[in-house]
Amino acid sequence: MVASPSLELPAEATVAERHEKAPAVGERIPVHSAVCFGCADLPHGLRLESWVTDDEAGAAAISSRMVLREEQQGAPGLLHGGLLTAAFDEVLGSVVALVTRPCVTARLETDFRAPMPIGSTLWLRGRVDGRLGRKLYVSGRAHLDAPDGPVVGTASALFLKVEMDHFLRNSRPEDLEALGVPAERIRAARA
Ligand SMILES: CCCCCCCCCCCC(=O)SCCNC(=O)CCNC(=O)[C@H](O)C(C)(C)COP(=O)(O)OP(=O)(O)OC[C@H]1O[C@@H](n2cnc3c(N)ncnc32)[C@H](O)[C@@H]1OP(=O)(O)O
Repeated sequence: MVASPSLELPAEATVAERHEKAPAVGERIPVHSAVCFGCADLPHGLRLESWVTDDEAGAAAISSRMVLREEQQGAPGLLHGGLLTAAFDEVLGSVVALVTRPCVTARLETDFRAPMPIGSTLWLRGRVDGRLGRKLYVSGRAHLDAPDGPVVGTASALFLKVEMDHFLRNSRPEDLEALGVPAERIRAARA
């Protein structure tokens, strides 16, 4: 098996501040796509809601909220573990998007620290710990039932900045066209 490179923040990484056009501290982060499993208001989605938060070091940071529902169980009465990882992917992807976009998740590690009962609310935080070229190093925490409640999970991830061509080449053409991308542009990216 090939070992993945480390998620450890390199010494040369710099503080990743919010882009000048990103939402300000306290503002709600808009749903980034009407079909997103993480943030859109879909019957089967996670329905995460996120806000921009302040950070002592001036780095991009957010806070998010997710209510745990019946259909999200793994063990009886408890959240399926993969959904915590999915929630972190959304939260960490959203905080990265305050700095630069588009980016994709390259690596994401989740530590499960305590069970998460259905019916409770997760309060998640995400922060961009640093940037080095295309690489954005991020971390997150999930608290139970209050923004400062017990920590039930933590995550570290690496996101990579990509060009729009990444989606033009890989997304289904019909989905791109539904977003208004001209068919000619999609064909050119795939030629
Ligand atoms: C119009 C519609 C708009 C639509 C816009 C909407 C945006 C929505 C965004 C949604 C986000 C997601 O859902 S993301 C979904 C899940 N993620 C994905 O599908 C990504 C799938 N993976 C990939 O496409 C690729 O592997 C990439 C892009 C991540 C990397 O490929 P690459 O660009 O060729 O980069 P590569 O040369 O391999 O690596 C660059 C550097 O990163 C390091 N690196 C690469 N992968 C890893 C890794 N897993 N763990 C550690 N380190 C890694 C390498 O060692 C290297 O370091 P060094 O040698 O330079 O030091």
